Amino acid sequence: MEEGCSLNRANCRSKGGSAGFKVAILGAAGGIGQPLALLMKMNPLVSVLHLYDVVNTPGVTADISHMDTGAVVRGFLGQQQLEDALIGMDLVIIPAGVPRKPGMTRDDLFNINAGIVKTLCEGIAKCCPQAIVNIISNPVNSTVPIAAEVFKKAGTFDPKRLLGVTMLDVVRANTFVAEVLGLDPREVDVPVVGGHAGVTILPLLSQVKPPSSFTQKEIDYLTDRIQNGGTEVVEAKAGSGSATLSMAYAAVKFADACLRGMRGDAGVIQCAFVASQVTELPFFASKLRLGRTGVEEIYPLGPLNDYERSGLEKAKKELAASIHKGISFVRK
Ligand SMILES: NC(=O)c1ccc[n+]([C@@H]2O[C@H](COP(=O)([O-])OP(=O)(O)OC[C@H]3O[C@@H](n4cnc5c(N)ncnc54)[C@H](O)[C@@H]3O)[C@@H](O)[C@H]2O)c1
Ligand SMILES: O=C(O)C[C@H](O)C(=O)O
Repeated sequence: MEEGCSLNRANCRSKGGSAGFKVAILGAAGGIGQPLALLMKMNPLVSVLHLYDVVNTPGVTADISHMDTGAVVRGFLGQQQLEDALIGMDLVIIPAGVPRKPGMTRDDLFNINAGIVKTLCEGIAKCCPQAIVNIISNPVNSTVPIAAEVFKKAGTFDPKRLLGVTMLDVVRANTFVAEVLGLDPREVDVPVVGGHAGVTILPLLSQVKPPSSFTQKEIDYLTDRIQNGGTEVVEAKAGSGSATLSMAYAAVKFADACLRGMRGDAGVIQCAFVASQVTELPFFASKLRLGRTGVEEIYPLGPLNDYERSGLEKAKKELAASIHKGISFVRK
């Protein structure tokens, strides 16, 4: 027997207790879930990390729990442990559900993922209705409205606490724009508004920071690459899934922003898909300020050029249908 195995764990001094937030990841054993769990275990703002999935959480939890960082990690396996995974959580991140294969749209995932997100949100409404919820599961343009309807039915809906994660679109946009401009991507900030699928992903290149101008050819290239970044990865992975590593990076960047807002940091601004009055649609992704209670301010779109105005009309048409589909799924 290895040295140390004979140590009775019950005799160990209790671990943890550092101040910080309690975070749950639902779908924690998946392609996104595992690197997301790894990165959240490294986040000093996290004191407790709950890893929930319907498969493989004991192994992932044992593995991650050996990292010598502050967060205490606990694993939860299967529907019967969902409530224990959720009780007391401040932030719940949901990457549960199936990913795309080549030739599929995100909407093709609706039939499976809608039910998964609905069940998980029913658990949140029951066990941690005050938690901030980050939805990653696709199609985000429909799963966020599904979550909202579940919370409305339960009487717990707070639009400030429900956020669809579109951070990967911003991460990609910063990367691709930086490549074109010959800059460090960390110096570039591209607002991406609308939603998270094809033409609903609307980069506002006229508002890039630092202020930059682009040729029409560059605008066409960048818009197409940002809108189809997910498909680029799905095709490169050739049937084994969609973006997982860049998504885990983006999810952690976004979750960290939520936690910094919850801590009371000033000026925490990110884009996300939320209940919104920025357009006539009930949900829309745009720049917003995160604070102690979640979304504290949603910013208007700002001046758009003709190209962006036309993109916005296309985005709104597709978004309206996806939002309606999500709402109808719960109201049916
Ligand atoms: N928002 C975004 O920008 C973005 C980016 C990439 C992927 N995604 C989406 O994230 C989702 C997950 O992608 P992935 O690559 O991690 O997939 P994956 O198949 O590798 O992992 C999904 C995990 O969810 C788990 N799961 C399934 N049903 C569950 C349930 N009822 N409760 C809890 N867990 C459950 C699975 O067991 C699996 O471990 C997909 O829908 C994908 O389209 C979104
Ligand atoms: O493209 C996908 O299906 C996954 C994700 O939404 C992405 O943008 O990478």
